[in-house]
Amino acid sequence: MNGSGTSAALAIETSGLTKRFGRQTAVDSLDLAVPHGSVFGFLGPNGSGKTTTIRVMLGLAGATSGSVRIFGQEMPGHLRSVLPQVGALIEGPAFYPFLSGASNLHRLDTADRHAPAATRRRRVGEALERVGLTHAANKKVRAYSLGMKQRLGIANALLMPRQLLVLDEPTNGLDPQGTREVRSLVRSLAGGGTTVFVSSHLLSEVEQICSHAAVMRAGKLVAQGTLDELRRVGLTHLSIQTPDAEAARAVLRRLGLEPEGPEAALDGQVSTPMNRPELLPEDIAAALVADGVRLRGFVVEAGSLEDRYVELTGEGFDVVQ
Ligand SMILES: Nc1ncnc2c1ncn2[C@@H]1O[C@H](COP(=O)(O)OP(=O)(O)OP(=O)(O)O)[C@@H](O)[C@H]1O
Repeated sequence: MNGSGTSAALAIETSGLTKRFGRQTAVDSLDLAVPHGSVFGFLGPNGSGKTTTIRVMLGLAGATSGSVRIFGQEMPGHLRSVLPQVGALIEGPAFYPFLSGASNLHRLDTADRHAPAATRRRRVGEALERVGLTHAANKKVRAYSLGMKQRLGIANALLMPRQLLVLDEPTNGLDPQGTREVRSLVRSLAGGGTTVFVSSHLLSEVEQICSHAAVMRAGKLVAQGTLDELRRVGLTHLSIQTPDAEAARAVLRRLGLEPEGPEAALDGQVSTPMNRPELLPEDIAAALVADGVRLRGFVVEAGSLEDRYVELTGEGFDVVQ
């Protein structure tokens, strides 16, 4: 995982990352691999260690052990060169309520020593436009809805060009309208090669906006990959109807699958869990046919991502919204 070839393809990589608070292990030997250009959902129930991981990744808290690389650079050693490429929204932005959205962004931009003053006005205008707040640019922030404040927080993260955006629960506490606004904004940020790392306790949210996800449970990573990979592993099931059941079982075993024995199936039926995500149904069908297995039926039943998460996290997931 730490070879330079692999790191170059990853925006974020953690290796054995561990964070303890006294005797409590909040993050336990975490190996995250976030590909460049992905919208990566960091999913897990409340208290599973997401915020702590993000704080350690961005150098806001120290790791107990393990390492973090952002764009292949070891953190926190390279914080100064890496952070200007990273926009972050953590634990709700703090704005002056009596200033307008635009004035708040001006103030925050002034505090960023990498941000050129000459382009400030243009960049503030563009960031507000990007999050759909141009019409409210001169309104005082105390008149903003929660969703508007959250979008202003994202605009703040976008004041400078960013290769990576890290958003911690950006829809937390928003009403349905604000939630929709922020979700569609997050989706639109992913263009142009920017990697978006977004934490959420809502599975449905991750399904709507992400290309990849990692699932946390009590500080440990229990799965990660593309959403398709996560759907495929484990719960997907293949049922075949064939007069050549014994030969079919032999082919499946050769492919590394574990077909249920004849006693578990009806005559002429072979079924197997599809627990090798890299093995596609079309390849299995081709292998069966190549070995002379005559197929009458071939059915792949995909488990839902929701089933998968309940299985992985061992608890009912908050799936509504
Ligand atoms: N500063 C701290 N001191 C002691 N314990 C902490 C501290 N920060 C976090 N924890 C504990 O670490 C665990 C993980 O918390 P964390 O906030 O990272 O989870 P989370 O997945 O982000 O959950 P949430 O969505 O509720 O923020 C929790 O049990 C929490 O109580």
